[in-house]
Amino acid sequence: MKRQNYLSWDEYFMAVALLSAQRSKDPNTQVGACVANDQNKIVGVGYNGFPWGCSDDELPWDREGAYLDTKYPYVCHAELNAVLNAITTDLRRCRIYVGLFPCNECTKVIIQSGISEIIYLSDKYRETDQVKAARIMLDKSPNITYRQMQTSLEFLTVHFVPPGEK
Ligand SMILES: O=c1ccn([C@H]2C[C@H](O)[C@@H](COP(=O)(O)O)O2)c(=O)[nH]1
Ligand SMILES: [Zn+2]
Repeated sequence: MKRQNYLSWDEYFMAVALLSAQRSKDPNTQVGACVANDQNKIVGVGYNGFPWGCSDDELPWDREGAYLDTKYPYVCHAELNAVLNAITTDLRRCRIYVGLFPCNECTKVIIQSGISEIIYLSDKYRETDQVKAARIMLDKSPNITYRQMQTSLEFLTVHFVPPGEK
């Protein structure tokens, strides 16, 4: 008899997004994104981090202070990285799984890439103008939908040492 508690496609791709987020150096919010195509193949992943060559130790991770002394002007968002890292530029009929509802800038990138569905987990910034603008654009775009991930999973455990082999 087959295993019953295997991951759904949604859970699998969201777990890949969440695992990718673990690469982020952002001390406050780690975001990961995973793009899957209509054959359920992963075509791109990303997480929030500074651009190539910009040292994580030299640019600030602060949230407050003068704009140039915060992370905000420098950090590449997870969705941008997932789209730029994708193995193809034609992302029509693809879904993007992301741990956090996309901001307005990521939403523009997602729409322009042709991605047809956004699946997100947290909506913690829904009251911000960035996320409100994102929703305005998405609600006007005929070729893209979005939904919050539904799952009974609260967490997933990964064993680097298989149980019983320690
Ligand atoms: O669409 C988004 C929105 C935000 N992020 C990243 C950018 C930052 O590194 C964090 C947010 O930091 P806060 O301290 O919570 O303001 O999330 C993203 O990757 N995608
Ligand atoms: Zn963004």
